[in-house]
Amino acid sequence: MASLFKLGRSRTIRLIQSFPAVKLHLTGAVMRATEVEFDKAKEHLKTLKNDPGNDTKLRIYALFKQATQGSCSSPKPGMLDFVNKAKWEAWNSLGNISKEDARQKYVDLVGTLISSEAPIQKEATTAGDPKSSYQTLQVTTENNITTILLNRPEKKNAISRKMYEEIMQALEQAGKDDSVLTVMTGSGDYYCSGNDLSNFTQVGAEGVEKLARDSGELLTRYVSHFIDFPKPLIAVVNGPAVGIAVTGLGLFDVVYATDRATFHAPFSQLGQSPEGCSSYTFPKMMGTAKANEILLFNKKLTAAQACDLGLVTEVFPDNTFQQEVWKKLRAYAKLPKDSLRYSKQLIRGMEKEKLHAVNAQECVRLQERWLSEECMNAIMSFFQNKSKL
Ligand SMILES: CCCCC/C=C/CC(=O)SCCNC(=O)CCNC(=O)[C@H](O)C(C)(C)COP(=O)(O)OP(=O)(O)OC[C@H]1O[C@@H](n2cnc3c(N)ncnc32)[C@H](O)[C@@H]1OP(=O)(O)O
Repeated sequence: MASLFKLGRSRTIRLIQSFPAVKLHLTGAVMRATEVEFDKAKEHLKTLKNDPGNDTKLRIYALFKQATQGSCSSPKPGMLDFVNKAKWEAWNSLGNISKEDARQKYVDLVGTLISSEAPIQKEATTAGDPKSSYQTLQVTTENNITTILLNRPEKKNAISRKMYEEIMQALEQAGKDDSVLTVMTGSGDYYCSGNDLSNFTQVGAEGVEKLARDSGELLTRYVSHFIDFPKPLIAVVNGPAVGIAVTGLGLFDVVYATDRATFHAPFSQLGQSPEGCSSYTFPKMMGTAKANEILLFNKKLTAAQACDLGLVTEVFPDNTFQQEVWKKLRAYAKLPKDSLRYSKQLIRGMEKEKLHAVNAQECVRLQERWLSEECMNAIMSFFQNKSKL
């Protein structure tokens, strides 16, 4: 049951059952708020960033009615008129408290809500915050959006082992935090140049087989985090994307791209094979023949081509990209959080098992590929500066 109801004349708030109620302890009304303070509180209420929960919203509604109209004297709405019944009960529960007392309680309640938001914002920048301890990412939460910024611009945001681990950690946190949307984007001119090829050059004493096994295990876990991510996940593709940064897009819910972005999955050129579940998501999304051009024959797509094939949701001119995309996202982030989460889970849920099976199969094949001469030669060529994409 989610519906809209009016609070006073100007404010519309949503009644959403699943938001946790904020418990407030009102102080006894010794002082009497003036009408000016009451009007100010009404204005302050509009600046609240976080949903205070249904109980609090009903309390605010009731105090407003009592302060402006006095005790409730209207008839009780019918059983099935859930919203108006809840409002009536909240107002009626105030009994005969005076308009002045109700005004003071309203001012106190709004004041508590406003001041309870200030420390939360401050905490987000303190050193103890896990979000500030990433080495390869910058993770922030603002306007109900958690943004995971890939932050190795000097390496075109290539994904090192540390970065795989940090992205998984950031996804786990974003999945649990209060944000409505999670966004992944890149810093600098690239979205991401894919796997950091030096991941394959750090061979330990136990040899290349162990390195391939560890890499397979890491990749399986990494891709699983996208398959299982519980809320809407959006890619803001700010520049070229390569390899796993392209294939993984099939596991995002929406992909926005600048018209400067390109999409390149050069697996056969690197002696490798597809990952990120793309051997399943790409043919499903665009048809087998189109997927083959990308995954077998290294076809690099423009943003417009990727959009025509369904890999990208919408393309924006580079000079207005950030402005247009963030405006859209801020509006989406005002939608009811749980409704979005459950809808995403319905859309993706049926496929989850299949996607995990595809992921496992792709990683087994890759472990074999990484040990192949084809792959080793390609990586050596890159580091000897003989080959770039
Ligand atoms: C744990 C294992 C999991 C494995 C998962 C498998 C995934 C598969 C893939 O992702 S395949 C794709 C791999 N990516 C590439 O092959 C890209 C390689 N990079 C390039 O071809 C070029 O760098 C470029 C086209 C992306 C950009 O070229 P440009 O000339 O514009 O810039 P530079 O080459 O000078 O790059 C700047 C510095 O960044 C380093 N770098 C860029 N990408 C990577 C990368 N993927 N791996 C390692 N290093 C990368 C580049 O070497 C430069 O470094 P330097 O300044 O120290 O020389």
